[in-house]
Amino acid sequence: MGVERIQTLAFSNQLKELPPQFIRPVNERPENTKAVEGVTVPVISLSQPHHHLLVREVAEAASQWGFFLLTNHGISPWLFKLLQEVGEQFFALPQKEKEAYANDPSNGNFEGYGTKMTKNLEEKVEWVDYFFHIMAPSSKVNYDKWPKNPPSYREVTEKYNKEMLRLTNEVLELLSEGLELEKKTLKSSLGDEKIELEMKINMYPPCPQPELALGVEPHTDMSALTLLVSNEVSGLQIWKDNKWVAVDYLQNAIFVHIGDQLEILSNGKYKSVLHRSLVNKECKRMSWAVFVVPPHEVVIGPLPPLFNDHDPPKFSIKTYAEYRHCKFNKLPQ
Ligand SMILES: O=C(O)CCC(=O)C(=O)O
Ligand SMILES: [Fe+2]
Repeated sequence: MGVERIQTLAFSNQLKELPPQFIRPVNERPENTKAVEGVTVPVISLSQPHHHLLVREVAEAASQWGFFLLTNHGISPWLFKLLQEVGEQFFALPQKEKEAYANDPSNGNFEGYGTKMTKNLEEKVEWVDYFFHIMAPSSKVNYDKWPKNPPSYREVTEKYNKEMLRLTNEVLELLSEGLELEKKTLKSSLGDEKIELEMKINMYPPCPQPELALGVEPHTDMSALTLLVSNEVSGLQIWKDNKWVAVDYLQNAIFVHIGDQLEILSNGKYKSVLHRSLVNKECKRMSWAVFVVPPHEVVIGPLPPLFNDHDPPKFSIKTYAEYRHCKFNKLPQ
């Protein structure tokens, strides 16, 4: 049997009520866990002329928030527009055409078109469909898994991939310097040129009762970094000082999340940010998350300069494959 897609459900006979599998327990519902007012997330401009100030801003945001918005990063607004267009065009294809890309997460491979399924009745379903594929390195790319329609999907996404590689280098250098490490340290600890970039397009259709549902439930990303852009609809919230903080849409800004692998390498000096996304009654929200991850065989643990007798290692050492296995299966790390 096929998977029930959120997009199909959302548009079937003008759904008025949220089906029970999407209704969150009372203590998780957005209506009972509202974001605080008046708190704004850090915005960092890459055109800051004083390098040492830029390093400090990045390091402070990464350690206090695990999150920041990046502006003046050199990516053309046109490229964001094209990326958005090809993603929207894919999701607007007839359902049958999209199903040809249906993924099979049961073997640990998420590439393709997907909707998360639940393992038991208590577990709730997220109000989101996605498309996931590897973008880099080229040796790991399987173009058969990429949308062939619209035909420009590949060209646009390859352009975006180049920009993401450039920005990954730049941000990892700043983050290394912020830990008083040599510039190349974090990148080389993550596999250097073997670092992988994964694209996940999240598609959140309008939801009849958004106050009871979640688009993506609270989680930290298992990546090292996540570089995300969205359409003009806000919805992302991050956890800071025991409260949810809403991240307002900022045109052409890139949302940078510190993920688990950087928290481990930095021995907890940088924080992997807990975040969730909300959905919307009238508007469709889409986001494009690029996960920067080490290849499976790379061993990740706190970097030796960052622990000592007084400040011992806070995390165990394991390969990224092992880490991933534990996280997927909710096993202790
Ligand atoms: O859509 C968003 O803003 C967040 C998505 C997200 O957290 C994820 O895909 O890991
Ligand atoms: Fe995430």
